[in-house]
Amino acid sequence: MSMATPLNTTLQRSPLPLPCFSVFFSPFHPSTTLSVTGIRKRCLRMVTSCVSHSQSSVQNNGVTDAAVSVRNQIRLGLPSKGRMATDTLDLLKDCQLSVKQVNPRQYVAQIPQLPNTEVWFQRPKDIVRKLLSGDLDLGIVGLDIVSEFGQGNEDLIIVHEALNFGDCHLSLAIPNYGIFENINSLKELAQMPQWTAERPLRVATGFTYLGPKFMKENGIKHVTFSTADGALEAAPAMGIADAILDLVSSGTTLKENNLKEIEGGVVLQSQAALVASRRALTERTGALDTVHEILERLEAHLKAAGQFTVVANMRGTDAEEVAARLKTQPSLSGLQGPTISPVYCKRDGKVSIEFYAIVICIPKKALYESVQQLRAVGGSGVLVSPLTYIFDEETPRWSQLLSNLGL
Ligand SMILES: Nc1ncnc2c1ncn2[C@@H]1O[C@H](COP(=O)(O)OP(=O)(O)OP(=O)(O)O)[C@@H](O)[C@H]1O
Ligand SMILES: O=P(O)(O)OC[C@H]1O[C@H](OP(=O)(O)OP(=O)(O)O)[C@H](O)[C@@H]1O
Ligand SMILES: [Mg+2]
Repeated sequence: MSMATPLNTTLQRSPLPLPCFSVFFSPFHPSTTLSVTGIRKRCLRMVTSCVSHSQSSVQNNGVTDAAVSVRNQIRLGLPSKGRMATDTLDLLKDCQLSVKQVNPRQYVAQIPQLPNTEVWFQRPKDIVRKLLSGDLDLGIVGLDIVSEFGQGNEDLIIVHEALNFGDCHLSLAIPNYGIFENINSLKELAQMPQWTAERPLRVATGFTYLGPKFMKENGIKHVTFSTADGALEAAPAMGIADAILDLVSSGTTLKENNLKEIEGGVVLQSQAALVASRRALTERTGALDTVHEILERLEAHLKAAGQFTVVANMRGTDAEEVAARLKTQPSLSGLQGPTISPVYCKRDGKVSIEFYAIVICIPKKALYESVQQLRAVGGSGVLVSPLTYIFDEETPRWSQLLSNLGL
């Protein structure tokens, strides 16, 4: 089942946004495992214990009902480390929003192009937590982290769900040997006679919210979870777990550890996303304008990144005739149709029009095919250049955001 978050949707509020959840799990310790059936009862117990021992409880920055705190700067959270950090800065640079960070250990920085905005470098999960607590207004993180730590909170809004990096999916994987050799789907896994209330399927994961939720939604009863911070792929071979639920990109780590994905085992598709706090967008002065500018720059860059500009000369009697010839070829329509301009040549002292210059945008993937189609209709002198930005009249994501905010 794919749970890819659709464009600009608000995640559903969970009935149990649990502030103390992580206290429950510790690395691969059987006493800290959690059964899906027992989850609600134990969560309730934990909430109760958090309330009754509030003096000593650990706050996990849940949403508070207070009005947005008074500050003049808009705060944008960016990943401080890990594989998303460099790609995020590169993307912003490509949008002419370079981040000026004096040294890598400094956690606050500026974007000179956005003078009312402060950048705060944080770990991805803390970006989501701080969006919920009101300590950040905007952030760039993976959709996996938004789902895991946002837990369906309505205050989180996904402004742009596809920033084109950090592609991966969250997937259940099992060994490709032993009792799992002929198991290839979630259904087959669930039907294995081995899993009972006394001996449930043991899953190692860092996704302790999404994991139990996924199993419950798929009707898998006899399952427990344990957690660790990395190298989960080792858990089955070490005998600590039967399966793992972790991020997969190239699939190399699974393969190298003799694990395989199974049909129906994908929990969600993820890539980097621009996320905002609903309260910040509706209540903080300047936040909506800032998100509009960031969104426009991102859209213009990402749209252009997949396209080339192609300029070619075509012999013809007039612009309409050239256009009609171009339209016979499926890849030559451009974004809104070709631009065709006369080329004025001087021959025997007289100015005449024998050629027309055509300008079209074509998808990078279709480059060679398009050049062949151009030649087939009489194109010559084909010039191909990269496109930097495509600013549309208005981005569809902006109108969706406004309607999501009720504006
Ligand atoms: N193999 C991968 N390929 C592509 N993107 C990935 C991959 N693994 C993780 N991601 C994305 O990058 C984000 C950050 O992952 P990364 O492993 O860099 O940081 P982390 O797990 O928070 O840090 P650490 O692993 O050091 O604790 C993930 O939330 C996910 O969105
Ligand atoms: O499918 P692949 O391309 O092999 O990538 C998948 C691996 O990448 C992530 O780990 P990461 O490299 O972040 O290490 P970590 O476990 O220490 O977080 C993820 O947890 C997988 O282990
Ligand atoms: Mg990692």
